[in-house]
Amino acid sequence: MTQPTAADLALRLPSLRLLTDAGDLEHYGRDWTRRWTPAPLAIALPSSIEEVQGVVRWANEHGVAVVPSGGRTGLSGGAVAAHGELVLSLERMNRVLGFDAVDRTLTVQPGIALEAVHAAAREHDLVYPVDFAARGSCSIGGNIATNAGGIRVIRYGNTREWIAGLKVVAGNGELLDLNRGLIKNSSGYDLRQLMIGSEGTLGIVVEATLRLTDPPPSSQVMLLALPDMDALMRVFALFRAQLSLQAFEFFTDVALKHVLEHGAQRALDGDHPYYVVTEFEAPDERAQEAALAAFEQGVEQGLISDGVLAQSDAQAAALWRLREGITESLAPHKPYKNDISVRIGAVPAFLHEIQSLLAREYPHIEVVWFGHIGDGNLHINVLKPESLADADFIAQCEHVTKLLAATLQRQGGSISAEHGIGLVKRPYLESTRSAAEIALMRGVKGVFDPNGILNPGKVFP
Ligand SMILES: O=C(O)CC[C@@H](O)C(=O)O
Ligand SMILES: [Zn+2]
Repeated sequence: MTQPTAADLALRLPSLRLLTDAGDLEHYGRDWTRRWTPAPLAIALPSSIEEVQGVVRWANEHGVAVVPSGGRTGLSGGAVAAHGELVLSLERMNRVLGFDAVDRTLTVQPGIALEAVHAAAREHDLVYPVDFAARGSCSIGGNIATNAGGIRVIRYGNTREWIAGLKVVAGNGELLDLNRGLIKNSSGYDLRQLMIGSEGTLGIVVEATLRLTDPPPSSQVMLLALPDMDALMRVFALFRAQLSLQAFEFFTDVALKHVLEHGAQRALDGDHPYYVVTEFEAPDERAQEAALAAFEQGVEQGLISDGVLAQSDAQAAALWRLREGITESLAPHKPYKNDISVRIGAVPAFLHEIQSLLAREYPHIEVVWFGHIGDGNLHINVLKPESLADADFIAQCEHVTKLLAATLQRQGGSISAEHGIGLVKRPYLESTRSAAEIALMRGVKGVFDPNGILNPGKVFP
């Protein structure tokens, strides 16, 4: 049998937009990981659910692998097409389809950017509360595919909590309408939740109904400098007991150095090993006094060395930039990324164990720590020394990740907290999920995608 081509697909679906230029293949064939050379067959840009179904049916008939694609801001290679796959980009399906004031839901197409969802919710004096730095370029379909977390999980949970309904095209081209916006639906397996976080391996999200909520009371943003690692979770406990936290994010002096070199403004004098950006609800004087009291207690107990409370929206944004600018500031150093989690209660011991492991394994390599520490989620970025070849660097990092995975397994943690497994974490899935779980996951994959055409090679070891 001859290999199917983009021209065959164009014959089948004449109105489908298809791209095959080298520049497009490269652009749509990769995400924010830069490890794989993009090599897709073609890029399909459907404009309707029917076109998505048409593409999936054609792919089934011809055994063509399909890589669903959103904003491609992923960090685990979930949207990489490096083996002649057909990329199915949802970027043209990017509209708001409706708002329901009674149900307080917003129905959107999958290619809409997270930031546009935020804006659409605000038009109705409500909020869609999932938020993170890639908001301007990531798409809601990708957020759903990875169950994206971000900076407000501590208050609002992951994407999973905010999906009231999903329309999904399964691997055989069939359209599934899952949960239909219901709050209460105790009628069997919740296939909507199964789709969330499935990284395009079970179905393609073609429409999502999002739950919205009331805007939070006005908040304040504080930057704290801490003298040592042990202070981190103690300050977290202190603040959480007294304040209504919206975010509690940490980073190290090394992260700060990079973000300042990248153009962010210094907010505190002196050198401190650890920093926290925290946002908390402060609608009235009492709440503001509680925040200052918590801060003073931290200082008295020797847990906080310095701090600054933002005095304006612009200053709050500048403090947030110190945290949110980290990923971009590290990108030129070709970072190898770990995105790991343990239970909040296990964080202090875990941090010590990880610190000695990384110091031992990367004695001459710069390692940057930051993340959503209030959720037990740590981002580790290992920066490639210029003198080291790409392949040697990755091999070294993969060796260390194996050790990290063993530690996580002992601690009952996860090798992917919020970025997904994709290609990058595939070899370590067994450290987080049991053999029995993985076998069931493979079984589920076979049910939704009998010919294995949806994002093959992703997730499973
Ligand atoms: O670059 C990373 O490792 C983390 C990216 C993102 O999850 C963040 O929390 O800023
Ligand atoms: Zn993160």
